[in-house]
Amino acid sequence: MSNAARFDAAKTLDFVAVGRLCIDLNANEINRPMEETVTFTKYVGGSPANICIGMSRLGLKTAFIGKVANDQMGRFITGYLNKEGIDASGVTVDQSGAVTGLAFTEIKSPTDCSILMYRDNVADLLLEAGEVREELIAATKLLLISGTALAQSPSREAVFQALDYAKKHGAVIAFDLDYRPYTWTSDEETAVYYNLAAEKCDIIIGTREEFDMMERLGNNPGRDDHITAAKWFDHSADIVIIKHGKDGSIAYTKDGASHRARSFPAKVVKTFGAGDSYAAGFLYGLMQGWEISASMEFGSAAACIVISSHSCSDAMPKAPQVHEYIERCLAGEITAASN
Ligand SMILES: Nc1ncnc2c1ncn2[C@@H]1O[C@H](COP(=O)(O)OP(=O)(O)OP(=O)(O)O)[C@@H](O)[C@H]1O
Ligand SMILES: O=C(O)C[C@@H](O)[C@H](O)C(=O)CO
Repeated sequence: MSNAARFDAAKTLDFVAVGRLCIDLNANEINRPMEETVTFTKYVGGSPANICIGMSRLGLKTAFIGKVANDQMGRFITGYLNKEGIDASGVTVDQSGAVTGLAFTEIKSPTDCSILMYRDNVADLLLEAGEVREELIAATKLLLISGTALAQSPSREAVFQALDYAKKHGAVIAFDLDYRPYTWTSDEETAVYYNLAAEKCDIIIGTREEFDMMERLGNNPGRDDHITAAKWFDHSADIVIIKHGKDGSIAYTKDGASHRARSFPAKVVKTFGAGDSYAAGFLYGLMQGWEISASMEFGSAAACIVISSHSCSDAMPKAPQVHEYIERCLAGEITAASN
């Protein structure tokens, strides 16, 4: 099957994401620890939200399914989605007094970044199965789920409801593993729910470490990427991507092929957001009918643009920016030091 043919052209939406919507507060004073950081810039955050924003910037018709707090932060998020042209009709507003998740990012150096999370009683994990709008999933070519939403009920059931609707209506399903340990309480529980969800997905994207977490129930002591990917071809998957940070990524397909993508040079400000922009770029390429390796290259370049910027969501590039980045790298105009 060609990469374009896997998506149902008759559907009116290209992309729907389900899961976490929150706020990133990224340190303005970079290259120093949080203890010495005093000002932050506020952005919409959360991996599936970032990917959805990325897809919308790339020109796709998108919608989001999630839950926000009934406060100023929640309204900031829905306002931003509207401004970006994302259909937010599937975003419900919590009425129980839950709060918006906050991620304070510490940028100690381009390679030493961490996130300080405030996620007690967050609205995004209160999305209920009954609030997942079937008509949005029926209308989309591609549904993205993300692992953090599986961490707790009722959001866990909401994700499985979304998966059922996607199967029923023939949407392609992508799973960005997005494993955030602070959201989970038990390693066994984490692995069980990740595996149950991954069995239902057509495209699985994660880092080596995320797949290691899922494999704690299995047997791959050598952490072999090929063994990791092969397991999923016995279920629904036909593409499995394993990301290795600056060392690039590798995609395996059900037909036995594999494709490696190197990373491009980048003048890195901070590393977070790489995975989200990579996923948006890769999935966009696939939806254009490009070859897997061209889609991976596009995702890798989109990632460089985001990690060279201060934010994750707001820095998501438009397609011409990504093409230009690739051309400039190929022409030797961008090196890690000069970008
Ligand atoms: N330092 C870097 N320089 C250039 N490209 C990078 C760098 N880090 C990541 N990338 C690109 O981004 C892609 C995804 O990065 P990575 O494997 O770090 O995902 P991730 O861990 O999900 O990211 P995140 O930090 O957002 O959670 C890589 O395959 C690579 O193309
Ligand atoms: O929720 C988090 O874990 C942090 C996010 O808000 C951040 O935008 C991110 O996920 C980057 O990948």
